[in-house]
Amino acid sequence: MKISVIGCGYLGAVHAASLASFGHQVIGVDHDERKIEHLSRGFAPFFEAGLEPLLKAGLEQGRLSFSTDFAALAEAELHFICVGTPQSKTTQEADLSSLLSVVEGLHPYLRPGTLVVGKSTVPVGTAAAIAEAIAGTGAVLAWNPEFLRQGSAVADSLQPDRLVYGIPKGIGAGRSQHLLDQVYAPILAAGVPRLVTDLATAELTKVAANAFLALKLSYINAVGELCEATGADVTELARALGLDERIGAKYLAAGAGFGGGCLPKDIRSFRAQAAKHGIEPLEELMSLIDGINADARYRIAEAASQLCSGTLAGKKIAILGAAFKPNTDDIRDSPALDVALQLAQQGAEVVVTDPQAVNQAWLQYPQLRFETQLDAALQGAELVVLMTEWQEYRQLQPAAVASLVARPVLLDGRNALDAASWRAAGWRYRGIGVGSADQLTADIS
Ligand SMILES: NC(=O)C1=CN([C@@H]2O[C@H](COP(=O)(O)OP(=O)(O)OC[C@H]3O[C@@H](n4cnc5c(N)ncnc54)[C@H](O)[C@@H]3O)[C@@H](O)[C@H]2O)C=CC1
Ligand SMILES: O=C(O)[C@H]1O[C@H](OP(=O)(O)OP(=O)(O)OC[C@H]2O[C@@H](n3ccc(=O)[nH]c3=O)[C@H](O)[C@@H]2O)[C@H](O)[C@@H](O)[C@@H]1O
Repeated sequence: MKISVIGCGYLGAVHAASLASFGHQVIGVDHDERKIEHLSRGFAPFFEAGLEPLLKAGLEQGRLSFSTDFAALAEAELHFICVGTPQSKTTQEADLSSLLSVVEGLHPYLRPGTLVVGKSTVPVGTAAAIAEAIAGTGAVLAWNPEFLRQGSAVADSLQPDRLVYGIPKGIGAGRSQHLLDQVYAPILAAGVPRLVTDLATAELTKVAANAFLALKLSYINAVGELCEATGADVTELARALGLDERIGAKYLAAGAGFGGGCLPKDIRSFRAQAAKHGIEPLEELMSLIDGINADARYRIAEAASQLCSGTLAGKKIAILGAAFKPNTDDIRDSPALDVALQLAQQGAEVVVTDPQAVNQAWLQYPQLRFETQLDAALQGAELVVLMTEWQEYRQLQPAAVASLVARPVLLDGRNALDAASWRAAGWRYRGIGVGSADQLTADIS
């Protein structure tokens, strides 16, 4: 099938390459020339494991191409829209300007039989409005939200947990479903569940899923605060909770909380949608989740201050991690950089390092100091704060790190390291949501 993918960012680039691997003829379109230039040469414009081989295979087999020109998608019978829907700069709502401009740009290429499929995350009602806007062309709209995670985007895209098709009832519904089934034939053949809903349900399924993950994370962080105050251990508690199949073990890692280009903006958009429709309990719940998440970052900054005898001024602090989570170079709403800024604003001499995200982070936060080399960042540190649990940080040898720092004091913002072995090597170790007499009086002089 001839398919276009409009918007080749973290979602669209992976989606385009995955569709090409299914045997479709795919054209990726984006207005960002640098991105298209990279993608056209088989290079991922961002760090995502497994994407480059998929891109290169698609390009070599002649199934994948990229362009900045909408005219290049004229031949496609199906268009996926994957542009960003970030939080508005002035409100909690999603900014739909890119989406609407793409719909306008697509208009001349729409004809009877064309299927337009939204993948971007949108407020409920957006799809119905777009369906109406394109109805005159004879093209039909469906909404097919995406659930992939950055860092495992290729695997999530090729083997998703489920497919959701939002398809309006009426003329063309059967054909829309049939076309989407053709697009995803290899996934369906593998037995992945496919749910067909109306447009509103598909839109809401996506944001409700992200909000549920955010809820779980803020819940465990709020419980972690009580653990810390009472001498309990949130990591042991989470392990015990997770063994209950009704709860499940995932998204229960307490610590710095959630960041990224999706969860934070989606709970805010969900909050705005609830407010618009007068659903106060949902509005309040989203507000609470957001507040707990902000507190999680603040609590780390506070713990850092305690570990530096209550004053951060002039203290050399090494922050391990800049990306919002491991295995990505994405720094959108990164807890690591938020904490780094808080510490720097209180006078600390902060040095941030990350295996992949230093360049992006430096461009956005020129006021912070960055080191690409871990050893250089650790050199002379009076406090080490782990903020993004990259595998290479998980594997650090406490004794080797101790030989670089000025004082062996570690704040593990992700509860990712083995406290016992760090303590055994002479480190003062502090986790998050893990109370103990040692930690409650963890000041150093
Ligand atoms: N990042 C992720 O893991 C996932 C993202 N989503 C949703 O997918 C959407 C896209 O997210 P990301 O890929 O993270 O954003 P992104 O910012 O990485 O990518 C968006 C792309 O759209 C392009 N674009 C914007 N306006 C355009 C226009 N008028 N014409 C052509 N290209 C245009 C941008 O240049 C950019 O490359 C959002 O709604 C997000 O919530 C959904 C699931 C996963
Ligand atoms: O809509 C989206 O874009 C995507 O948003 C999230 O994916 P992603 O933002 O890539 O990252 P996650 O792996 O969900 O992690 C989000 C944040 O939660 C944090 N987290 C995650 C798990 C955990 O136990 N503890 C925790 O603090 C991570 O560090 C990260 O900052 C969802 O997991 C995807 O299903 C969804 O498609």
